[in-house]
Amino acid sequence: MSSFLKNLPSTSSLVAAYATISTFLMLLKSMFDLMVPAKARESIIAIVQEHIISRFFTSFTFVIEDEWEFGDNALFRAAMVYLPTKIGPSTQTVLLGFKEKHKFETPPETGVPVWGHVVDEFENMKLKWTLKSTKSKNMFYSRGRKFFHLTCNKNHRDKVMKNYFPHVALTARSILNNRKGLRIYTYDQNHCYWESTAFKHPSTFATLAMEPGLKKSIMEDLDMFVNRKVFFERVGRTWKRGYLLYGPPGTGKSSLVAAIANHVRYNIYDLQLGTVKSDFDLRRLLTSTTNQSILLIEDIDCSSSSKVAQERPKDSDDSDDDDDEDNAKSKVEKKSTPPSSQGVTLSGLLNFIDGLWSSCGEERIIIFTTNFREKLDPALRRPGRMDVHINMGYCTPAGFRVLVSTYLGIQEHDLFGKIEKLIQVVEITPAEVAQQIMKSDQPEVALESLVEFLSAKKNEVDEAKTKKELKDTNQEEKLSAKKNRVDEAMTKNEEKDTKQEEKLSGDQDNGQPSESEMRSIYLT
Ligand SMILES: Nc1ncnc2c1ncn2[C@@H]1O[C@H](COP(=O)(O)OP(=O)(O)OP(=O)(O)O)[C@@H](O)[C@H]1O
Repeated sequence: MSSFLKNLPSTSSLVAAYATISTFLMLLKSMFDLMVPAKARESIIAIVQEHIISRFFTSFTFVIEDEWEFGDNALFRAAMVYLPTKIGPSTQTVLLGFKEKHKFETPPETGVPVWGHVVDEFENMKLKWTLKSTKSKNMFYSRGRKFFHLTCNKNHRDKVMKNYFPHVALTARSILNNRKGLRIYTYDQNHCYWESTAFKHPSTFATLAMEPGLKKSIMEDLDMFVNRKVFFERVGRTWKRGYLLYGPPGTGKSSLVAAIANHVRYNIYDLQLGTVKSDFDLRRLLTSTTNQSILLIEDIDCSSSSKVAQERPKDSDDSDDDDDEDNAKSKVEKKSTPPSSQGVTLSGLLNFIDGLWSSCGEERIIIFTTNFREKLDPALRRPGRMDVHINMGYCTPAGFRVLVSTYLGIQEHDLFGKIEKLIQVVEITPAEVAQQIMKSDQPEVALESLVEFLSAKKNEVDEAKTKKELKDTNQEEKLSAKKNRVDEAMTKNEEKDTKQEEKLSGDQDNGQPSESEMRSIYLT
């Protein structure tokens, strides 16, 4: 050992050797740069890299960023879902968390932390995933970017592309499909991303107060849509469906949206158009929504979204004309308004509904709700733009029966007949019915309360009707009295004229000038 140490070169001779070698290499590089033309240099470097340097490196790295072509990268998202299932004893760091209403007796859920590694094995390949992150350079995009490095043996590169990535995507999809809970997303405009929370709305088609025929046809429409992937591909249409729900407040538009989500098991993206700064932002955030989802735009006629709902001038042609008009108008608006305050334009929204951007995804449902369908721009209302228009009207006897069955658990009662008669003549929303029958657990008390409410409403309606009739009668009487007075006056005038005529003819007979003659004489 000591002889080995003795034979080792001294530190000073090592430093001297290092300096000589590096000077020599630098000299070599400068000569190479000077003597070899740039193009030839690139080719030589490529050959050296491929045939010499790569022999020493056996690994290959795939980079999977969280964004792809202005939208979310579905492969990144699939990896985020898939990798937690691969966390094992070899994993050194793990991300932990609780979802809302997590049962604390069960362990927290796990995820991959930034800079954490997860090793997976697939078809005899070893695959090492690392989640990385960069800090945001953009002051408006404060989240920074995340991306995965997937490292494998370079000989497995093709196999990973062909077999492993589809495996990750399909596994992630089946995990998501089997997840019990749905999620509702709202757009966080400050951080430019969709924030999600568990969606646990209990509304289903069974609990919806609606005409049974309408309910059945909506459910059939949804089922057909969900199972028609091949059809949409064959006919060359985007696999999406648009619903316009309209009706007075409290008729169940939001409840129907929840029932649709629960029926098809799609997450909801709840978009407040007022929070979107421009069409560009709209495009960006819509392309970052996932497939198998519902895009919900509630009260499209209201608040800041009214700009979208009624973008056309009032006197414009109401006919269902082309989008060119919308585009032209939006261009004019854009010129006169600073970009940041433009908000979403009708053409921006229409472009999404049936234009280029809508074809970025598939299996999408778009739902607009409004209390005032007539306020919407004709371009939004026109047939074909939103595939299905659903009128959520006032409560009907059938709807009432659904509500009592859900709220009170009864199918029959002596008061049903009376209530159903009242419901046919009084406009009452399902929300109002629900409010009354929720007042007590005892059906008798709850139904009595509803009868009272309905009777009071009917009295109000009857009173208003009587007042109107009275007003109408008074007006009629006034009109006929006025007419009589006019008739009387006319008769009197006629009588006067006749008398004057008689007098005139008498005077003329007497050789005296008439009154008009007198006047004309005076005037001249
Ligand atoms: N058709 C319905 N079937 C069952 N419940 C209903 C129905 N309509 C209203 N309700 C009840 O009334 C409440 C309010 O209804 P919902 O929010 O769905 O009405 P809406 O038409 O969306 O009202 P708004 O236009 O004010 O948003 C719901 O929580 C639900 O309990």
